[in-house]
Amino acid sequence: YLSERRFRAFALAHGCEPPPTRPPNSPSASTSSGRHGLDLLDDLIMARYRSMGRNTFTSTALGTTVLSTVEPANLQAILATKFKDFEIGPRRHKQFGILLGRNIFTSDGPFWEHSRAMFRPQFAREQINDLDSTEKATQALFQVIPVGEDGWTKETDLMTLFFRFTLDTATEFLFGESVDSQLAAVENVAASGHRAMAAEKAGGDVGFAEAFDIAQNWMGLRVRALGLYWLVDSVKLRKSVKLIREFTDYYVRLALEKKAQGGEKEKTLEEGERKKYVLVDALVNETRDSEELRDQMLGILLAGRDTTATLLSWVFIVLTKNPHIFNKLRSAILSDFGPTPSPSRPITFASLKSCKYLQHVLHETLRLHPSVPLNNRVAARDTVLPVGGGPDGTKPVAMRKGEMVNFTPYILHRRRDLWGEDVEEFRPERWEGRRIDWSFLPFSGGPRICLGQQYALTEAGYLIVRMLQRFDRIEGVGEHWQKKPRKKISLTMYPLDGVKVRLRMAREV
Ligand code: HEM
Repeated sequence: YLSERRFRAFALAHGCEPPPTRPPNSPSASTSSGRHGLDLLDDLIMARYRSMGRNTFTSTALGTTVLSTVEPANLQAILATKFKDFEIGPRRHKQFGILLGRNIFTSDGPFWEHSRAMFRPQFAREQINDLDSTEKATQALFQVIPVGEDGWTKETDLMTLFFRFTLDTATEFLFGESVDSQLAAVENVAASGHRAMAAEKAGGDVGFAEAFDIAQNWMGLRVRALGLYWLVDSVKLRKSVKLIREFTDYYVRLALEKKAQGGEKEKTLEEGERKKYVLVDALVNETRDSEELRDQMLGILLAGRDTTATLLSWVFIVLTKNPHIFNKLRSAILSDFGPTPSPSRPITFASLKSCKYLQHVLHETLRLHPSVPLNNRVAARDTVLPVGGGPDGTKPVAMRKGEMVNFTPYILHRRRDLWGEDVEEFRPERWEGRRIDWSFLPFSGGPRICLGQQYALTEAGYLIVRMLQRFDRIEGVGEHWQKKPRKKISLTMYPLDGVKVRLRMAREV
């Protein structure tokens, strides 16, 4: 009673009024939407916002009140101006802890601050992507989609290839060695050192790539199980986690040994060769705690791999569905980079950034198909959000300590009043002269903004340039291309039917 009285006085003092409350629906509605052929985002969450006619409202599920908002001013408060009033909360750590332990992605407070300070200098480097490794992974991707005599590739699911591509580049960046999942999947390549080790550790049946996929699927299920995450467990998950950890420990040990011996002797570089950047080698200068190093590296791998593969998958869905955008983008790429890789027009962080139409396509894809479509925070103390309360939604809203706020970039990015009447249309041109503000949040914002944003945009941009240099036509295969793409929401949002296409080799190549 006393705490309720205190909270009311707090709300009154800040001029707060409650937002409207949505009538409860079945708690299983969200989790069973897929089974009923419904789209969680379009048919449930978007429909809720529409039926309320408001951008902020509360609802109650299983006795817990949750605030939902897609107001840019509220998101700015949650993520930036009132950053200290909100936290990730302990649940994420518990859901992911089985695989990731404690790391930047799952922690709050001093441990998060320490992690962020440790990573910031690493990710601040403009040239963080080792584009030689990205080219190597690109070549591997081309190798698995050979071109026939008619100049076309066979039917290929690009999404599968993009997931392998991002795993290969991420492991090379983290450990200094790629797991070579692209080639291994098709060629049964002779196991190189690390693959052999991983397979041996796992009893010979799965390698790191497979184990990581297995563990990640289970993580998605644990997130969807909310507070009942602890029920989602299996021998297969534990076995995969064991392999992933042993594999990562191996590289951490190598880096620590190198450091203990006073650092590796600088390798003499061939002409034109760039120095290779390896994250674990840089991190041992910050901490020597091997468990922390392992958990932090796995956190980065989890945060960065699917998100980037998902972005690439949606870009190619959009390009397949819109041949005029494919052609316009290809012309922009050929004009900036030429038809084949050339030292006079290199693909770099800076040259990718200045290819405006490419950047617009990436932004427009992230607007309509954000890799992370849903997010939330928990109030760390009684606090106030600037808008959403009262009869017309203009009054501040008070939140109690411990209350959850859900925000949905997917819905925010489709608000007609913020983006215009053509909000549902994929139109890269809308980005000409448009400044990025709080109505666009694919990478989140504020002190916890995605650390890998530039890394991801460079990597995705690089592969798009190389794909469009090599292929001049793309055709969807299968009847689902006639319909709206179905989505699957796990840790990220990806196209449920994959990206099944055929590509035509460009004449210029
Ligand atoms: C298109 C690709 C990507 C998208 C859309 C994306 C999106 C996001 C989002 C929305 C968050 C905030 C999560 C939250 O609020 O809890 C985040 C955090 C993070 N991302 Fe990314 N990400 C991408 C790629 C990457 C890559 C490639 C890396 C690393 C190589 C990375 C590393 C991280 C890390 C470490 C965090 C946690 C930051 C913190 O809590 O301080 N991300 N990302």
